[in-house]
Amino acid sequence: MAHFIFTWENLRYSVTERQSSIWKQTKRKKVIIDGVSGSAISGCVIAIMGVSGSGKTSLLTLLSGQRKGKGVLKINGRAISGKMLRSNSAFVQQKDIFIETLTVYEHITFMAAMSLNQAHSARVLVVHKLLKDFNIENLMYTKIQYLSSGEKRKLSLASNLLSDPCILFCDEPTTGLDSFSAISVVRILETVAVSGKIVFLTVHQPSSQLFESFDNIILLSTNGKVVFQGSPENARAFFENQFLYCPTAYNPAEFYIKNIAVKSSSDEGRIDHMVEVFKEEYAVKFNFSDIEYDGLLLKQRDTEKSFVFALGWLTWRILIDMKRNFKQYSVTFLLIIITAFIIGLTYSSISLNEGSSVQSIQGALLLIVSELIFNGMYQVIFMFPSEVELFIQEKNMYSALPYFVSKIVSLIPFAFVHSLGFLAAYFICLHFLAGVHLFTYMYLILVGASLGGSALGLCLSALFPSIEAVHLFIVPLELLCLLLSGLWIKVNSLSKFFSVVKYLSPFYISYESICIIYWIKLDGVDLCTNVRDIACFHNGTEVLRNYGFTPSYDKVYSNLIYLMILICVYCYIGYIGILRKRALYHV
Ligand SMILES: Nc1ncnc2c1ncn2[C@@H]1O[C@H](COP(=O)(O)OP(=O)(O)OP(=O)(O)O)[C@@H](O)[C@H]1O
Repeated sequence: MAHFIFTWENLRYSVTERQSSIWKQTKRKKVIIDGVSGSAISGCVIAIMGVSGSGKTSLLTLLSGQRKGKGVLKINGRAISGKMLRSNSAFVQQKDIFIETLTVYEHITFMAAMSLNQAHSARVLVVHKLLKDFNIENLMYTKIQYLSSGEKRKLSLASNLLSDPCILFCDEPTTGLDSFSAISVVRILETVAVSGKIVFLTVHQPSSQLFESFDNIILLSTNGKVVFQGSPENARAFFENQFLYCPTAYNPAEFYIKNIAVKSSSDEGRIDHMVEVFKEEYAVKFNFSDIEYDGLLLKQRDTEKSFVFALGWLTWRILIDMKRNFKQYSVTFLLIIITAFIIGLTYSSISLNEGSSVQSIQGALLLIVSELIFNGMYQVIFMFPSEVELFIQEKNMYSALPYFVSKIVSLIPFAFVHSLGFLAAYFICLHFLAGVHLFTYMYLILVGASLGGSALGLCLSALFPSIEAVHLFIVPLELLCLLLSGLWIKVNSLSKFFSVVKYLSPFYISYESICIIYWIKLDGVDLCTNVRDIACFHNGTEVLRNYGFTPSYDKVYSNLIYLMILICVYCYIGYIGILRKRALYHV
């Protein structure tokens, strides 16, 4: 087993905070980690402790190369880049994000496929060994949603160890667990360390038993400085040297953390003094010549899989999730049908025999288009943000393109099924809709409209930082789209600006197309009743011209082509958006 030493020198991390009053804005530099140095040797578990807000997570992210700060990270005395470190380590986040409908075995099989460059049979062996090592073999066929917090934590650790990292970073792996589960998780981490790895973890007030089990602790003061690093026994000696005696039967972790928390300005001087004493007297200097560390080969890991391989596995995972969520999708479909019947029954008395019915028919046609666009759009806006979290967590496994393509592919069946259900209900209720030809054309247009809505939803969710921000933007956007759909106002008669804006959403194009398909066939139908105050139309072409639409099939074809281009543009913007989210993300 190769020994190795991980050192960090003078790590610093600060952020610039903006403070603004009504009149001016001032910038303030906030130091979060202040000149932290230390070392760790393979085989040990190092716990980072400190009061809440002392910078434990920040230090962990700096040590793991997940966040960029100042300072140098070294393995075996040689500086290592953040990218190289990320390739040779794993970061287990505090929050376990899974696709909860998957079973433990399905999840870990997916992770193994994405993390290992081995044949399927070899991967199966690795998966079984890990499940056994983590004592979760009996949960293989249990869905993740039914696992306890401790079991989820174990699964998360097991998944992160698949790639055989030499350093494991765990952010608060024991938080939210009872003391028994916390100890069992730490025991597992000890086993991992003993196999020749370094395990870093952040921890909030561990029990005495847990505290004594750590090989090494790092105590962080409130101002982001290291007050102590070393074994729990040395910590006692260090604090006693400062005349701080931990009473018997008192949790030492609690005692140390309490004594390094800044509560008043007098504490600051006392703690700074402890930091200096630690630096001068206690800081362990490793003699690299004493340790044989040449055996460690750092991997220039090719973490990302090929497009086709990743697309296949991502689609497999989505399909399983869709299958397990079948009930939920059925309810959504049922609600769509009920909505269609409610609208359809409202318009059921309308018949195509007079001018006054034109407005009602136009209303019914706009409702079907807008319902399907909104349905596609909201379906994505509600689901996508939580899925993006998982996509970001798995950032080292696959590139953004296969993820995005698998997501789009998974939306296509919904567009077909929802449009079919809605249109069928409409045809059952409405007397003025009839014929296979009309049904087929309308169906194609509605599938396009629904896909347009989904693509717009993807684009908005990827561009905005949160669902709340999307909602703020979407209200005026919906209003503008509906206003320029062509029903309420003759858009061609408006200024040039609006003639362009109407083409930025799928509403106008889909609505115009569906109206052309409906009215163009009715050229022989005279809707003119010569009744005063009721519009007089001698044929469908006149109706179309009245709404500013072009009465030709060519227009429908060009609209459909344009709709496809618009969908591609939305998807492209959405793709850039998720790339940006992934790049900006910090643990
Ligand atoms: N991007 C940022 N902008 C401003 N302040 C930040 C930023 N990131 C971290 N901080 C601040 O830095 C300090 C340390 O945060 P960090 O999350 O590392 O602490 P922690 O010890 O892990 O806290 P906890 O135990 O509560 O999780 C906190 O005061 C936090 O508010």
